[in-house]
Amino acid sequence: MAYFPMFIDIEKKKCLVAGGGTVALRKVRVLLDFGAQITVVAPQIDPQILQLTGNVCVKERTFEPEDLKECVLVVAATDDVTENHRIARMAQKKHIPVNAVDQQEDCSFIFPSYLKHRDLVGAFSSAGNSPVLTQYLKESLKEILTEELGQINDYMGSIRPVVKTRIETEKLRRQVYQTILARLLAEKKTSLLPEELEQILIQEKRMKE
Ligand SMILES: C[C@@]1(CC(=O)O)C2=NC(=C\c3[nH]c(c(CCC(=O)O)c3CC(=O)O)Cc3[nH]c(c(CC(=O)O)c3CCC(=O)O)/C=C3\N/C(=C\2)[C@@H](CCC(=O)O)[C@]3(C)CC(=O)O)/[C@H]1CCC(=O)O
Ligand SMILES: NC(=O)c1ccc[n+]([C@@H]2O[C@H](COP(=O)([O-])OP(=O)(O)OC[C@H]3O[C@@H](n4cnc5c(N)ncnc54)[C@H](O)[C@@H]3O)[C@@H](O)[C@H]2O)c1
Repeated sequence: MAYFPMFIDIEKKKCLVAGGGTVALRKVRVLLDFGAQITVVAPQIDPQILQLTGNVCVKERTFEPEDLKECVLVVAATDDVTENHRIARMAQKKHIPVNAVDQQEDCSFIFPSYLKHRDLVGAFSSAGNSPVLTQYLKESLKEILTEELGQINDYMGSIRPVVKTRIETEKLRRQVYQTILARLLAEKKTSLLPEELEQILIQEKRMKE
């Protein structure tokens, strides 16, 4: 069965990673990419995790149920299948989304293969059928989902307030956004000059009259 792609905001939110090995490191890197505040708890912690500063705090001991306090997301990445299962059960009882590595039956969510530039994210899931297939999809889309598109996305977000106040209907606003995007892509630019945007807004108003 396909998984529902729900995009959640984890910026500055507490996430727990139980386990401190190779797999934990991979998951920590992903969560960091989305600005999470991560606690790693494990008796043995990979030096590469210890080197991560800022949003990662480490506890060099085994998992304790109190580690789940105030967490919005949990990853059970120990090398002990029974312990991962126990952690997952506890998290699920508290209604906290949990991923248990390589134990899909214990996961309430799974990690996607993804491309990210700034706020623009493309994510793929095979429902666990084939991570190699989702990696192939990711590689294939690298030429389309570029850093420049991430910059364009930033720009489109920055002009939303002004477009919203200047253009009255949703239908016209959509047209404006389409015109701006088409122009940026055609001219290989990531933003318009204020006067160029102004010209588009005026033109759109005139067309309505
Ligand atoms: C996306 C990515 C993210 C990440 O890991 O962070 C990810 N797997 C990645 C790579 C990868 N994983 C594996 C291989 C070897 C080839 C192969 O086995 O197919 C490769 C490829 C490689 O290594 O190149 C082995 C593997 N993975 C799982 C099992 C368990 C099983 O099948 O029972 C086994 C077998 C272990 C064994 O047989 O011993 C299970 C899961 N792996 C998932 C995610 C979730 C489903 C995602 C989906 O829907 O596709 C899920 C369900 C759980 C989860 O969320 O972790 C990351 C790519 C990152 C990127 O984008 O580059
Ligand atoms: N390394 C890989 O690429 C890979 C690939 C596929 C599957 N796996 C599986 O994923 C799991 C984790 O792999 P890994 O390579 O990260 O293992 P690892 O041996 O590098 O790390 C295991 C970690 O779990 C910690 N741990 C053990 N008991 C704990 C507990 N009670 N509480 C908190 N932490 C605890 C250890 O201290 C250690 O940090 C294993 O079951 C492995 O079979 C690993």
